[in-house]
Amino acid sequence: MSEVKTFTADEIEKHCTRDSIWIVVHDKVYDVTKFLDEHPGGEEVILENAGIDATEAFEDIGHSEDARSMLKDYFIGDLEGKAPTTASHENGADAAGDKHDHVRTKQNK
Ligand code: HEM
Repeated sequence: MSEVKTFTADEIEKHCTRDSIWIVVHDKVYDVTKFLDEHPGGEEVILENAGIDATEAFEDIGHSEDARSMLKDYFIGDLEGKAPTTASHENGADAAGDKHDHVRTKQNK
């Protein structure tokens, strides 16, 4: 039987810096620290979602099947309990109603 680790929001929220980046997508926890440089959508959006539940942001941009299957390479465990939010981020004060407008970074020149 495979043992899947579980992580609580408190623990996940600590991994919100370049040194260690965890992201939650659909109640699964991913360590994307090494993926930062490789993300085709740029590192900024990953950093913005570091330590929180990025499900909505991830789905909003309509990632491909390829992108979805890449997730498993970074899987480290399941979310236990409530999802981490920006509420505990120091810069999260204005994030409550923010629906990630800033991720729409497609070049429309
Ligand atoms: C954590 C796991 C993630 C993986 C494995 C991943 C993977 C990818 C891949 C492979 C692409 C290339 C296009 C595609 O195949 O769909 C992409 C593009 C992109 N991703 Fe992610 N991504 C992740 C998280 C995120 C998050 C949290 C955001 C936040 C909004 C994000 C925003 C974007 C954007 C804006 C693009 C560029 C779309 C474009 O320019 O057309 N990604 N990502």
